[in-house]
Amino acid sequence: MAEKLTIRPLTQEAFAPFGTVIEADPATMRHINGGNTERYHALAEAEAVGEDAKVIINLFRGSPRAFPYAVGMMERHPFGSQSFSPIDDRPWLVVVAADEGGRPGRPQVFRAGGRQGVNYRRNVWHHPLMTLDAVSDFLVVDRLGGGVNLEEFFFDEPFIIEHP
Ligand SMILES: NC(=O)N[C@@H](O)C(=O)O
Ligand code: NI
Repeated sequence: MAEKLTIRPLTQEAFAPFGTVIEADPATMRHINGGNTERYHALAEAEAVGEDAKVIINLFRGSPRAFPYAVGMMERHPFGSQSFSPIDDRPWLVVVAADEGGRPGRPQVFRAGGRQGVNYRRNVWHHPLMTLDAVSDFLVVDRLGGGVNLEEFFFDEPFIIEHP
């Protein structure tokens, strides 16, 4: 019987083992441009290692996932971090897992608000983008370079997210 996954709110503390939440944290804010602009400073660090590594900026246009959803696989990027920041101000799901001897453990599901992004640290297991309700755009910062920067793992038995 496929195990059901529960959904928790996305918080900096809960997500800390996997990376950082990208959001307007008042503790990071400084006024710039003569006070016209609030800079939320250094919310996350992009990592890019290995041959010819560089950090790139992308746009991902994700189609909404259908539920119940079977989490059958996870992936990770050994040579770089990967961040997702929603552009359309819609909630979305973040699915991550701890590494257990080179394979992902039980997935953990977080519900992100429309103004919350995440930065997956290099080599952190995560599920590919999971948008909700409508086609949604995300600004994605990740790594381009040599080598294979994608490792996938497929579960023998999927985990189920019943509804978002
Ligand atoms: N493959 C790709 O660029 N996207 C995935 O890495 C993802 O996390 O969505
Ligand atoms: Ni990825």
